[in-house]
Amino acid sequence: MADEWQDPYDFAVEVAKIAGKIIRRAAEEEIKVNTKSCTVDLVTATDVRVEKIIIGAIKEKFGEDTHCFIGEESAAAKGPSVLTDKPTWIIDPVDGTTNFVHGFPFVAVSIAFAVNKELEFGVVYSCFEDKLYKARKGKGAYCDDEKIEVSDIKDIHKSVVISEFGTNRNVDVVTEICATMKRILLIPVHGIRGTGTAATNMCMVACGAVEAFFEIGIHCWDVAAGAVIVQEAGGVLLDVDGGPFDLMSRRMMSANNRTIADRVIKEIKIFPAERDDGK
Ligand SMILES: O=P([O-])([O-])O[C@@H]1[C@H](O)[C@H](O)[C@@H](O)[C@H](O)[C@H]1O
Ligand SMILES: [Mg+2]
Repeated sequence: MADEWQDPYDFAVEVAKIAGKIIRRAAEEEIKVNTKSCTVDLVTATDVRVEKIIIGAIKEKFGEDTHCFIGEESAAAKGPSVLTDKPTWIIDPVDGTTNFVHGFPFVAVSIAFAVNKELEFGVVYSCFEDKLYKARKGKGAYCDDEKIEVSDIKDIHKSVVISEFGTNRNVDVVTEICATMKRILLIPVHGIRGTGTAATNMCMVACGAVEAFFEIGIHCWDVAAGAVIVQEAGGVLLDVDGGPFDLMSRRMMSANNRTIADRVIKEIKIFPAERDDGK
């Protein structure tokens, strides 16, 4: 049987690179910033423009009605992001918008593709580093065409863990996040890091630079592409309670192996986050 999704995969790589070029150019001009859910949840004219360009290009290539789209910047207007069996593109045009606004050089274009509610491929373009991460289900993960693999560390004391503070400034939530970070630091681990983009953080797990990345409060478009990349690099993808990963739950644990994941999970205090699909 012909490889049905190779064409969309190749196209996603092409489009991600074009989008990244636009983002790099936009960073040199005046950045127009607005806010979304709260004063620290930022969006720029570039986020909106790049999403339109990506979706427009995909529609032009594959037809207006054959594919569905879940895009960060168009999601609010559409209501809950419900994943159906139809071929669906899940897009974060600028993952790391705060970084983009401040000139902190980690910003990624994240494009994933799901069919029958299963992720088929993911592409993450870290556009200031000019690094392209990609993976197709069952076919391995790559960074700039070089195969990548998670680290083989099993000893938590030799690990580096990524987590992020996100944009929730509810005092109880911030207190829980800080307490979780403190407990992980005191295991002790070698360090805690964060690039400010969930997509890039997952690629750091995939290429063995860190052992785990988890976050509560991320959205499906932040992690969909990274989810395929981590798994294809040999890593594990779970819920923050150790159960199966659910793309719409806004909870995600990715790690190089189950031993590391379980050890970090022990220290996570879970707080509620409204699901992306409104269920
Ligand atoms: O808003 P955005 O920059 O696309 O995405 C954010 C980044 O991925 C950040 O690392 C994560 O901590 C937030 O939870 C996300 O919302
Ligand atoms: Mg994002």
